[in-house]
Amino acid sequence: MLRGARSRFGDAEPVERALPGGYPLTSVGPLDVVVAGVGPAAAAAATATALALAASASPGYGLAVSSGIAGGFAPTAPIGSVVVADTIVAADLGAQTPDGFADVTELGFGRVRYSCPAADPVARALREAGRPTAVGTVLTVSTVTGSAERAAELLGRHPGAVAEAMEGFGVAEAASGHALPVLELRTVSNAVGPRDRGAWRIGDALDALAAVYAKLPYATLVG
Ligand SMILES: O=C(O)c1cccc(C(=O)CC[C@H]2O[C@@H](n3cnc4c(=O)[nH]cnc43)[C@H](O)[C@@H]2O)c1
Repeated sequence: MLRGARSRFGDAEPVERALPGGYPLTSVGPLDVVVAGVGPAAAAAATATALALAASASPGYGLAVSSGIAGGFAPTAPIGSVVVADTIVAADLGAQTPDGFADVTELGFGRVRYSCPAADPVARALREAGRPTAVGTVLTVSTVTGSAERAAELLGRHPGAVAEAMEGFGVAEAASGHALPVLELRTVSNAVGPRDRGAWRIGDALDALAAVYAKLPYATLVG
């Protein structure tokens, strides 16, 4: 989560504490980083906890960001690149029907999509800093894609998808409950497609993510 940009990074040491429920939270400059775990439910629970605790704080949060590593759809988002969501979509929240997958919005009882108003300034800043950055839909899935067929099915339903991960929609749901804008910002550790665990570059992607956070336009994002 991002607070007002008047809280500069400066030389401030990170401050760590545990939220109710045991979620570790590290505050550094304008950033509060909550480690939420894997999957949309864990992400929603941790984010909702942090937002509820900060509800009466000043400055309050201005933006919730789902961050981590992601699978990138080729050729748009190769390993090592950055993906910024302009839209977060819950890609497997729905039902299988005789006519194929129907999401919960089509079924008439929920939403599966959030827009990310901060996507453009973030992508611009990262590109200006020399980081290959793809902007588009980031899918939230509960199962990592492991076949070319599943990757093609997802792209068929979401032609604007640049990546998949497992937490964005959970963060978006929690942020929405607090009327807070959401962003999803990740670095690509693997290609979405046939399972090839040996090809994942998790360490490199996490190093790239740390470098990305040094280049964000904080003042533009939270004023
Ligand atoms: O399958 C394995 O052996 C394995 C080993 C380490 C980590 C995993 C994960 O599934 C990590 C999921 C974690 O990372 C994000 N992520 C990264 N790439 C993808 C992807 O292609 N599809 C979905 N999620 C991905 C995700 O957001 C989780 O936080 C597996």
